[in-house]
Amino acid sequence: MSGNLIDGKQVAARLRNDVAVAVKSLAVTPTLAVVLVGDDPASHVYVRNKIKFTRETGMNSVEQRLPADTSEDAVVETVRALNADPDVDGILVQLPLPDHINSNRVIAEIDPDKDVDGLTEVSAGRLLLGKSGLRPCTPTGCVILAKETLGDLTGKHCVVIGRSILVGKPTALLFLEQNCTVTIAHSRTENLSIVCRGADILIPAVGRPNMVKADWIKAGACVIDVGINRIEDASRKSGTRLVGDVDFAEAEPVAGAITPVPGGVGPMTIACLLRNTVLAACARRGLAVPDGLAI
Ligand SMILES: Nc1nc(=O)c2c([nH]1)NC[C@@H]1CN(c3ccc(C(=O)N[C@@H](CCC(=O)O)C(=O)O)cc3)C=[N+]21
Ligand SMILES: [Mg+2]
Repeated sequence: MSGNLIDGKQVAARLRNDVAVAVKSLAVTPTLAVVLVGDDPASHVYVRNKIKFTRETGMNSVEQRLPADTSEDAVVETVRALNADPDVDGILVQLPLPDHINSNRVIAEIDPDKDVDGLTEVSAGRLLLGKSGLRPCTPTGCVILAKETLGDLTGKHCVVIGRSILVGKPTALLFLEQNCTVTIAHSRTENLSIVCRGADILIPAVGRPNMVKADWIKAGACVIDVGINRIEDASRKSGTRLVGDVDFAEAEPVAGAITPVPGGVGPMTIACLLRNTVLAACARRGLAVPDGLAI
């Protein structure tokens, strides 16, 4: 690995270890429930990893696997049962849900105190208002990686590309909370490459392979690539490979620090989910948050 790579796999492993130490120190064992509807192969891989790491960090994992033709009402009932179960601390409904299910309605059913994805309206409101609450996992992972690389982020210009509800908007708010000067750029931004070139911290979260070129990046900038795009690659046995939103080969020599894909933000998302499960367990059960989980 070259010197300017941000090793998300390693930082995530360390965070999972911090979570495991925190779990041991608690009087209770936190429980994460995962709801998976249908048989999307990628979703099954993610869910398997989440369950594996939940157990590895000493927590309980509960799985609700439902067939692809499950009705929306039945998924809502599943969420309600998990809300009502006092042993369940965190609920994650794996997205995307099958087309016939309105994910907004399902997510709205999740008890905000168990909303380890930080996706409910209440969680979003708490973030916007600066109140304590569960923060979305991928944006939290981006903050941890940026702080790992740069230390205190006060005064840094952070440019987020993308304004999605899942990543772009909450990422901007979390970096604002770190005293950054934040710009949200998007598909309608004029002079996008010039805006990006002003960034000390550049966070593409668009879902467009190789969009960010070398001349979009200020020399020495910290680049945190949220994009996870599967593209065709005939040289691989699988016929595909994962790339980010950044043209990595071009960008790497210019950036001061850059996350690879895979091995960057992805593993942090799962580690932050585990961290949120501990935070949810502590808040629900009136326990002090163990040291080592602060950002
Ligand atoms: N309710 C919900 N919450 C989510 O957070 C959520 C979701 N639904 N649905 C799907 C997306 C996607 N997602 C990823 C998590 C980890 C990796 C990850 O660890 N990726 C590895 C590579 C994995 C591979 O090789 O496929 C990496 O980037 O190194 C990727 C993607 C969470 N998501
Ligand atoms: Mg998330």
